Amino acid sequence: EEIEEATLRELRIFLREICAKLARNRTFYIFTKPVDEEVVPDYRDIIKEPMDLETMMTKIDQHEYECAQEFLCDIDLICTNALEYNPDRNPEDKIIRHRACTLRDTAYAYIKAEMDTDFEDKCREIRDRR
Ligand SMILES: O=C(C1CCC1)N1C[C@@H]2C[C@H]3C[C@@H](O)[C@@H](O)[C@]2(C1)O3
Repeated sequence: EEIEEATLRELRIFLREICAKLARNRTFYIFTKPVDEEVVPDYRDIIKEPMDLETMMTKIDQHEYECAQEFLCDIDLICTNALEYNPDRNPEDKIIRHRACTLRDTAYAYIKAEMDTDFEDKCREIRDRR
């Protein structure tokens, strides 16, 4: 109902700011757009569910996240995709894996620092009931 819609609007505003802040960080530049299949033809043979920060911003606007935990699941997906596609000991893969882990840890830290646990609990209660 109306009070619940106000809560979900507030969640979307909060998630847009977190997502924008991550996308502004040059360390995470490689995670801001989908991997181009013309540049990396085998990417989608290996990674079954691609994810990136621009796609996540679109998902926010399409009301596809009903709580912060669901947003963090897509952050985890960006991270695990990068670890799986770039597993080798060469320096380039190691840099991508380090950046992926830093993206994950930074996203969790921002949400823990800036989100009221009661607000997240309220979002989950609304989601669970719908
Ligand atoms: O996994 C990723 C991105 C990191 C998050 C998404 N790739 C993009 C790189 C560009 C291109 C070159 C390859 O050597 C390999 O580094 C990647 C794999 O393909």
